[in-house]
Order: sequence, then structure tokens, then C-alpha cells
Amino acid sequence: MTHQHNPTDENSDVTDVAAERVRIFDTTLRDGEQAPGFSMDRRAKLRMAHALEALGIDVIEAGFPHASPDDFNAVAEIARALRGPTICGLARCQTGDIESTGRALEGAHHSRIHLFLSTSPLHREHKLGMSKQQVIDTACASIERAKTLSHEVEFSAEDAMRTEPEYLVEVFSAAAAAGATTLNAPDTVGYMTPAEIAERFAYLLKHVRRDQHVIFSSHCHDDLGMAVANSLAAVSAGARQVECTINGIGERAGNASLEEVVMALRVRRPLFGVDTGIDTRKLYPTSRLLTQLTGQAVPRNKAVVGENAFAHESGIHQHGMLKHRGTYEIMHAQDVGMGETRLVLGKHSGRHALRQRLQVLGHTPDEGEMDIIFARFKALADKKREVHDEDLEAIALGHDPEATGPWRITQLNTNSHMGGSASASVRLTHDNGHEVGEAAIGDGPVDAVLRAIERATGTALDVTQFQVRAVSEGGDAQGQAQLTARHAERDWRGNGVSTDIIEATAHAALAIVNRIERQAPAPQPAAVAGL
Ligand SMILES: CC(=O)SCCNC(=O)CCNC(=O)[C@H](O)C(C)(C)COP(=O)(O)OP(=O)(O)OC[C@H]1O[C@@H](n2cnc3c(N)ncnc32)[C@H](O)[C@@H]1OP(=O)(O)O
Ligand SMILES: CC(C)C(=O)C(=O)O
Ligand SMILES: [Mg+2]
Repeated sequence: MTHQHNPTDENSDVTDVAAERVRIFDTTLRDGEQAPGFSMDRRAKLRMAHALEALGIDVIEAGFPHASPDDFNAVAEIARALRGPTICGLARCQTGDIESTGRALEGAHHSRIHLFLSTSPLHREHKLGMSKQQVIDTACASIERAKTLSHEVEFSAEDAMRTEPEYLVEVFSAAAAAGATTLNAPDTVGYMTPAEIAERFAYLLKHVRRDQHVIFSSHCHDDLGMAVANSLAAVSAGARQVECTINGIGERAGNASLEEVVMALRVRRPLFGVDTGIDTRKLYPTSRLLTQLTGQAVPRNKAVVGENAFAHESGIHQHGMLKHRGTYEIMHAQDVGMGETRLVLGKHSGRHALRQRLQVLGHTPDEGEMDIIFARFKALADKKREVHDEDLEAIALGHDPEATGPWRITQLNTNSHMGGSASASVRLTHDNGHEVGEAAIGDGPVDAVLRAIERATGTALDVTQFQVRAVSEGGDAQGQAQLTARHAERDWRGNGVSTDIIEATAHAALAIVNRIERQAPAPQPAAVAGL
């Protein structure tokens, strides 16, 4: 396939010509949750299933009903609740599995039993103890039974990619004749390369005897980091269903990441010539929901949905981005539901991005002032990972962004009861020698501490954002509290770190109070001249 790509063409992803459809089969709730640390209960699965339906998934593999009563109920509830996608349940080629999967799917608008049986010599001999013919006979008998219990049947030849290609053709031809309408050739152990997988799919498409409506599916694992590339290679060779998971979760190193497959097909549409039915603006919210439900975050540098996917810190890239977004981005943050591209200021940033940020904050320093601000900014950035707006503001106004005080905490006590209110008392000292103690009650210990600090300092804080996250590991992990509060018609941010998250919150609140006090009354921007 030849393709001319214009890297500056903002419209290279526009879908104006009808193309063949690739079905997206989501197995987050089956293969994804099967990996250690990713288990989801019935309620979590139902929430996730609704999000997957809104995302536009064609087939949701909701679970393995024979695995446990809760998984059976999860699949049954999802089957009853969703009306858009096909709902699928996984089953071994065993009567018990097939029957319970059929029962779990009874309420579905459109159901699919997904049968699997290993076909590779290693699995046949060591795992199943079956001959080639026994595998074919067992698969066909199971497909015939499953057909009577669901609208359609998918058959997966487990470990297909390490199976003799000619034998795989026999298995799939028999499965299609028995009634399977989707033939899945998984790279169960993530062994293949893109060139090999494309060749194998081309071979299967050429030789497997089947009706026209039967489609081939890929299911790639990421053991060598090639799951997405392999899935795309399978599509290039004619696969018309891709099995994948949100955030790429799944057995061992995971499955092909759904968001990466979908965005690759979209961004490089002229190359692949296919469409999916996915509403890509829901990719990021769906990824976030999964991290909340499983407690497993994605790495910052994860493609498409990682925090850095649309963030730039280095000056040369920021300069390019300010001139033309296409210089360093091939997708829009909005297209994956991530809001705006961020230019983060840190030690790698340059003057262009710094000046732009200062302008947003209302400062327009001349060249001489800019030299001083830039030097102070770099010195601060060498010590901090990220320079925030309030730091820049302090620099631009001629204040010391690293200044602490005037208020310091000398004592903090909190008391809370499950289901009841909480109380807090604080003792603070001021650099002017003043010492003050105050107490307050609140909806919880955080609320009580914030109120006590407001009272003690006389500064009202209207908290608009509050986040706590671990910044180290283990039972004695440090927690970082980040607060944003509204005061005098602007937002102020403060951070606090401690092994005690209430104490971290108190430090964050006091950091805001101190900033407000250090900057009031606010001098004019020209104060930079006095740096
Ligand atoms: C590649 C994949 O992702 S496959 C899906 C993997 N997912 C899971 O295993 C999660 C859910 N699994 C479970 O809850 C349990 O394994 C169960 C309930 C399904 C089975 O539990 P048990 O009956 O105790 O069997 P156990 O898991 O220990 O062993 C697997 C058995 O299934 C057999 N088996 C494995 N795959 C298949 C298959 N596709 N078709 C028929 N039998 C199979 C094995 O040969 C073994 O049989 P044996 O008990 O006669 O020796
Ligand atoms: C059950 C099958 C499709 C599977 O998950 C695999 O082979 O990886
Ligand atoms: Mg798998």
C-alpha cells in the first residue's frame, strides 16, 4: 500500500471517504481483569461496561461466566443492561462452561459465546493431552452446542501463532463449517513480529475455507512490546476484528492497547484504509475510569492517554508548538478527550514559552526584565521539577518564589469518628512574633483543619481542588497534598508533603495563606526591575 503523508496537514485524520469497518472487541473485563492486580467486581464491571458502550465498542467481552458466581452475575447484568454492543462471554470447550455462559448471556440483545481451545503442539501435548484430530472434534462439537445458546459464536485457536500454519487452516476451516462466524488467531504469548503476523493472516485469509460473512480477528499480547504493531499488521493483512483492552491491561505484559490501536487507525487512516466506530473523545475519560476502578495508574509517558501525551517541557519543542501545533503533535488532545495541550515550565524550557506564560498571567516584561526573569526562572527550575504559575508570578513581581512563612505550624491535632464530624486544632507562629491557636469542626479532618487555619490566619480559602497522592512507596509512604483555593478573585495553589496526609494538607493550606500574605498588597509588574 503506498501513501503520501503530509506531516503538517491538520486534516490528515479527517474521515470523508467511506472505508471498511474494523470491529473493536474490548476484552478489558475478561483478559484485562484476569491479570494480577486488575480484578473487578460486578459493580465495577457494570460501570466499565456502560463506559465501553458509550465509547462505541462493537463487542464487549464481559467476563468468563464459569470462573466464579460474581463473574457469572457480572456478565448476566451487563447482558441485561446494555442494548448497543454485542455481549460476549468466554468459555472453554467443555459442556459446563458453554452452558453457564449461555445462561449468563440469556438477557442480551445480541450475544456471543467465545470458545477457545489450544492448537499449538506445545499446548496440545503438555497442557491438553489431545491429538490434532481430538482438538478439531472437540472444537466443532463445542461450537455446535454454543450455537444453540447464543446469537453467534467466536472460536479462538489458543496459541495460534505457534501452531503449524497448515494445521491451523484445518482447524479454522472445520470451526467455520461448524458455525463459528469469527475466527480469532491469538498471539497468546506475544511472540510474533509485525511482518510475521501479517504473513500469517494473509496465509489464513487465503487458505481457510469459509463463507463470506466469516471474519478474522487478532488478539495480541505485549510480551515483547509489539501487541499494537502486531494488531495493526493483522488489520493490514485483512483482519476485521481487533481484540484489545483499555490501557493495554491483560495477562502478563498486557494486551494490545485499545486507545493506541484506534488512534493509529485514525491518524494513519490513509495508510490502513479502515474505520472504527469508536468515539475517540471518550478514550481518555474511559482510561481514567479504569484506573479509578482498579487503582492501577498508567505511566506518565503512556501513548494517547498518559499525562505527558500532550505535554511539552523542552524549550525547542515549546517554541515549535507555539508556531505550529503540527511540529510536535500528530493528534489533538481534544480528539482523545484530554482537554488542551500543556506547555509545562521546567528546567528544559526556553524564553518563548516563558514569555507566553507570563503574558497569560498579565505580565509583559521588556527584554531587559525578561533576562532577569529568565535567569531567576532557570535557577528555580533547577531545584523544582515544575515551575507553577504562582512561582512565576512571584518572580515577575520581584518576590522570592522560594520564600517560606510568615506563618509556620507548631502544633496540629485532629479527631474524627467514622460517620460523624471531625475536629482540628492548630497552633501557628508568625514571623512578626505573633502566636495563635484556633480550633474548628468540619465534615472530615481535612475540612476541620482548613477551617482552623482560616480562623487562625484570618484568610478565607474557598478550596476548588484537592488532591492527595503518594510520592514514595511502602507503609511509610510520603503523601503529597495539592490544594487550589480561590481568594480575592484568583486561584492560588499550594503543596504539602508528609507521611501524614492531614499534616500534608495543613502545609498545603498554609503555603497558600503565606503566598497570599507575601504578595499583598500586590505590587505592579514593573517591580521586576528591582530584582
Ligand atoms: C489464554 C487465556 O487467557 S485462557 C483464559 C484464562 N482465564 C482463566 O483461566 C480465568 C478463569 N479460570 C478459572 O476460574 C478456572 O481456571 C476454571 C473455573 C475455568 C477451571 O478451574 P478448574 O476446573 O479447577 O481447572 P484448572 O484451572 O485448575 O485447570 C484447567 C483445566 O481446564 C482444561 N482446559 C484448559 N483450556 C481448555 C479449553 N480451552 N477447553 C477445554 N478444557 C480446557 C485444562 O486441561 C485443565 O483440565 P483438567 O482439570 O482436566 O486437568
Ligand atoms: C482466550 C484467548 C483468546 C486468549 O486470551 C489468548 O489466547 O490470549
Ligand atoms: Mg489473551
